Amino acid sequence: MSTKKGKIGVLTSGGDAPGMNAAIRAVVRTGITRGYDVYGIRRGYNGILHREMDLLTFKDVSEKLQHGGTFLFTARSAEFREIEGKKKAAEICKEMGIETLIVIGGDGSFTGAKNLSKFGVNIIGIPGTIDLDIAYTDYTIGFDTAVNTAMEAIDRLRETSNSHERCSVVEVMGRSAGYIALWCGIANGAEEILLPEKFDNNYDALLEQIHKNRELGMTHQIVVNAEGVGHSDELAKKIEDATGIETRATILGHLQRGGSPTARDRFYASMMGAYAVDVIDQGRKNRLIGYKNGKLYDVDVDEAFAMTKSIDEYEYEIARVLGTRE
Ligand SMILES: Nc1ncnc2c1ncn2[C@@H]1O[C@H](COP(=O)(O)OP(=O)(O)OP(=O)(O)O)[C@@H](O)[C@H]1O
Ligand SMILES: O=P(O)(O)OC[C@H]1O[C@](O)(CO)[C@@H](O)[C@@H]1O
Ligand SMILES: [Mg+2]
Repeated sequence: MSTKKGKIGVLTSGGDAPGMNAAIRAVVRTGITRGYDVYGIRRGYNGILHREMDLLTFKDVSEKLQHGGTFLFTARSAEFREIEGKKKAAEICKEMGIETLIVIGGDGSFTGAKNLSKFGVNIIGIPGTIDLDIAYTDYTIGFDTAVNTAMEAIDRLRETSNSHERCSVVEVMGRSAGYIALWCGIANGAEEILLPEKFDNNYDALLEQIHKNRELGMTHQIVVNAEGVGHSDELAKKIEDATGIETRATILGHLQRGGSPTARDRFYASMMGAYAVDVIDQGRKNRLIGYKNGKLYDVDVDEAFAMTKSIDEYEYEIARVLGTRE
């Protein structure tokens, strides 16, 4: 059954992020309220290619808001990366009558969406990634929950580290983005932070600083290491060998992606989901939804891709000022 305003498809793609469910719920409920049929597509872009989609009702999205993960499932689709995959996806969207596709995902998912738009599918992107690595927006769904999860874990590590007078290397997620590491660096008062965007592989300087800190009376130290720098076990061994300080490595891994979303993630995911539908309703095409300077906004997908973002120099400097001893 189709209403006069047409069909919207919604999918989640890339790594799951807490708050994705809240965004889907908002898309469905706002979509229905504004007069659209909303189809939930399962398993990211694979779900288009395999026609895995169902019409969603108000009731279908009950009891989802408070849960992490994504009830639509997610995937990293190799087939969709190929031109043929995108062509096929566009044909299926047309055949199913899906005029607009709402993609909730990260930078990779948005690259896919941008490319799909060139085949005539109207795409709207909602930033959903714990990595916070999308240039046009200050906020991405899931980052707040993930960074709070990592922060709590590091607080716990600090207690055991302190009791044993050890050094702790803790690896947080971010293969090419250091935002979780930067935020934990400041929020946990880490003595050292290693970010993929910044670390110059000068291990000698790092080891010297750790040694100096101990001489200055620091009984324990936390080194927050981003996944993109990695090799945490090796680093722990290097520290122990070079400084004599007993050192342990902890890789927080995928536990940072799970968990009930924070109020902030629920709130902005809900607002972005609703806003995405209203952008469609107002006839704007191929837009990405963002949050900047305290406001929701939407930007043309090609314009958004021309923007770049890097670690804020001042935040990075202060993280180091606050963590380093004399
Ligand atoms: N260049 C591309 N062309 C077409 N599709 C792409 C491209 N890059 C990524 N995608 C699609 O988007 C999916 C998700 O991308 P990716 O694995 O980079 O995650 P993401 O969306 O950046 O999320 P996160 O980084 O939070 O895990 C890919 O598996 C692929 O299907
Ligand atoms: O779940 P996967 O495929 O191991 O991906 C891990 C990657 O996904 C992210 O968690 C983002 O979703 C990155 O920080 C990390 O590098
Ligand atoms: Mg990404």
